[in-house]
Amino acid sequence: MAANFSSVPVLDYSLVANPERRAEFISQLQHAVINVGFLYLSNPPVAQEDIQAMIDYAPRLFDLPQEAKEKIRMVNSEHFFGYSRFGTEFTKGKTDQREQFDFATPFENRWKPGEPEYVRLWGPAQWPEEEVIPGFKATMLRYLAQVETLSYEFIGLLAEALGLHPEIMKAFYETDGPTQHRAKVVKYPVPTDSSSDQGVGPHFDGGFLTFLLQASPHRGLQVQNLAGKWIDAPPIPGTFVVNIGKALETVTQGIARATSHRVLSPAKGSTPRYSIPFFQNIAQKLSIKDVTLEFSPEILKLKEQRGALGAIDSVNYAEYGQLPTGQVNLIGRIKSHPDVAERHYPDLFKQFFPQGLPAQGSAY
Ligand SMILES: O=C(O)CCC(=O)C(=O)O
Ligand SMILES: [Fe+2]
Repeated sequence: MAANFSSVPVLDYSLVANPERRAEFISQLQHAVINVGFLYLSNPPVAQEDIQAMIDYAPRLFDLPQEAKEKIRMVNSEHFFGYSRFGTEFTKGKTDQREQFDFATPFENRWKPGEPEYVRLWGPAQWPEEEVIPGFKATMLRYLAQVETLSYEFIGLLAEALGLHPEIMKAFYETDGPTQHRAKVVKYPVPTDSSSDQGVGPHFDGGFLTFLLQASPHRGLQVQNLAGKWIDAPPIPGTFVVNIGKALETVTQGIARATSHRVLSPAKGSTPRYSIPFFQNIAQKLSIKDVTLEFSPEILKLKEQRGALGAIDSVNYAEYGQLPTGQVNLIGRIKSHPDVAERHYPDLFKQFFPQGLPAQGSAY
């Protein structure tokens, strides 16, 4: 019998600091991670005023003059950071109906000739000029630093929930410097009569954990259960949505579940939806097949009881089994942003797009 789900569980982070209820949190986490792959986290340890400031900044960022946005367009960046105009990103070969900025935690480019190309993926983000949106960069960096700390704490709790030593996941982070994490600010406009409602098509996230701030009250995010049914994950104020990426699924031998999800555009006559996802990365040069985690028979049994994953409507990251994680990420970026790939990674671009740029992918 597959353990299926019809809603996404809500976990209260304040239980972690409560000695009488911590075990309850760990047990709820175990269920969420194995059977759902998604959860809401209430009372996260991120300053409420910074969360609110990010929510307030999101529409202002998109309302900047087009010229200010295009100054930092993604095609300028070999690291795939910056502004993507509406309709220039692809999921499963179909255009996503969203506009977005890709930012990241601070990082200095460390690629040198002779090193693998994927090392170039990490480097400085592009930020809008201070005069056009005062305080935004400092606020977002403060926000990202807190979510990054949470992401490391959370991965320790998750290890514990799977019966592992809480420090064991450190093996997956950079040993010779920081790991860079990516974050986006996304706008889903109301579709016009003729446009599709694919805000973003069905996909898995790539890395370890995603921490998503739903920055407006719109529904639209949906997650796919084991039977293939789409379950709503509407915004709950004061929470993050946390989900498991393909890298974490792979290192846990499928015990932690990466769950396919998508976003439907806001309803006609509504207003734009905004969201701010943070993607926790792992070391670029690591190949997941080279690190083995040992799970207890009890935990392996919980995976068995869940049942097989059903037919899932999503792009996949099967390469995690073989390639260095940096290479897997680079391939993902190339498929999503072919115009950036054409400029900065011409050989890989030709490999994935032998016919040249897809029609809507040109110019940005
Ligand atoms: O906007 C959202 O709510 C989710 C976005 C998402 O899944 C992604 O960008 O990976
Ligand atoms: Fe996602």
